[in-house]
Amino acid sequence: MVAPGLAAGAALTWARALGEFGATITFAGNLPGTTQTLPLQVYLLLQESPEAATSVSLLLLAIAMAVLVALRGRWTGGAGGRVPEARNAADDSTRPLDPPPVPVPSQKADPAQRWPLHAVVSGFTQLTLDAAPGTTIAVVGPNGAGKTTLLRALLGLTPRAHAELRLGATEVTALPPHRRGVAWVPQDGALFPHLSAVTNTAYGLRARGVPRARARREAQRWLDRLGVGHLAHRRPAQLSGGQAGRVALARALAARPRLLLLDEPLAALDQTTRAQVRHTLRAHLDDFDGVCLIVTHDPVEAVALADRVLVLEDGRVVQDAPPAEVTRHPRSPWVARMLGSNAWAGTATSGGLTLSGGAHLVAADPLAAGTDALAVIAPEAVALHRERPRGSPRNVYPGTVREITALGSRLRILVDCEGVAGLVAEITPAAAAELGLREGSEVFAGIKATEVRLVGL
Ligand SMILES: Nc1ncnc2c1ncn2[C@@H]1O[C@H](COP(=O)(O)OP(=O)(O)OP(=O)(O)O)[C@@H](O)[C@H]1O
Repeated sequence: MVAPGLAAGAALTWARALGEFGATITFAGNLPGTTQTLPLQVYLLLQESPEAATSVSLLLLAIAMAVLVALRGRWTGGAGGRVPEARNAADDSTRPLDPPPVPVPSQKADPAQRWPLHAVVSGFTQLTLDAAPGTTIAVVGPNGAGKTTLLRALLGLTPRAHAELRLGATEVTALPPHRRGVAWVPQDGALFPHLSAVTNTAYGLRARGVPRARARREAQRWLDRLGVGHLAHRRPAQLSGGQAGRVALARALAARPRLLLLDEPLAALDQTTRAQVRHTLRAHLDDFDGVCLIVTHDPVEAVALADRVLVLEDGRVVQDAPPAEVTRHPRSPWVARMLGSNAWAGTATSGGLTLSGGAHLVAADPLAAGTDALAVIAPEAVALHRERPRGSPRNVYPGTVREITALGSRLRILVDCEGVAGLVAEITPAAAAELGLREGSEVFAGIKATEVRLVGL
């Protein structure tokens, strides 16, 4: 038998040692048979360590802590028990966030329950963001543009950027992440590993005081809506990546936060499931009273879900506009390409655009000479020939086929042309067969002047 003092010391040493792992151990662990939570340090001691399990003193210590936590939960009136302390804001971890301390709004109609957003972000990602209640903003940009950093800054979870954040009338900047009224679905979902799907989903409602049976019913409904209701009893380790992602989404949506942050929530889903989940998400967002930021690399997702598209590059906003405006007038080659078009930056001349790569594009509708502009060309408007075409089109570039990929019933042909890098043509398989196209084929790409759209930057 270990003396209680020694056991306490050992427990502290364990906790300190586990604490070295930072974020990965700051989960909460449910005590069997209760709704109270304990720090994972104690949970791990009880679950994982044979020494700890056989140490009566340590067990007593854990039970004493559980009683203390239970009493504390009662004193603070939290039916779901106290959620664990937030990490240090500088600790860049991915622990799932505690649910926000806001009531569940039943209708969009009640203006008191609607949450506009005002944020000023500084650091790697820099922007000022204002959004009316019910706005969904797709955050897009190349890898490393600062999209995830933006979400983490809004949570107060990264030293790389700082956000002054107001939600509704509440200034939440000084609040720890779990008190901000923000629900976050990080890229890996970050479910509580020791809780079943339904308990994970019910977590936010329980901690807000919703009775257990009602919270589980509500959680089950969310899981059903997202097509994973039949997996309610499974733990995260027993779910596929796509299934876990849907459970994480259900958990965030069920929490009804003031601000919803989704980091590529549909990325792990196959095409059919993605369409179904996107539909469910759309329906939810239509009735959501807060602001939703959704990071995505999928243009369909951005256009289908968002009221605004926020384009980030190198931590700065390149464009913030409705999807139709971004599609019509993309403000960077990256966003135009994301939307499926060819795009090159250059300087306008009296007849078209001189590209930074040196080539010249003739456009039917030129801009004032000297203007910095983008030439945007739909892939369907690029014709491929094996011989140099005579007469029209006005723009002809010799090149080599680099890649051929199927896109629905058409083929996308990537052609390397001198001075016009990464030209994409979209043609039918029949046309490709007729031309005898394969990777390495020498071709001429033709573009009519009327198909070159110039967008001033
Ligand atoms: N933990 C970290 N420590 C230091 N730098 C980091 C860390 N995480 C990301 N960065 C850097 O911060 C910048 C922005 O990263 P961020 O993850 O926000 O980009 P992103 O737009 O979300 O990219 P992706 O599309 O690849 O997910 C990148 O240059 C990245 O290398």
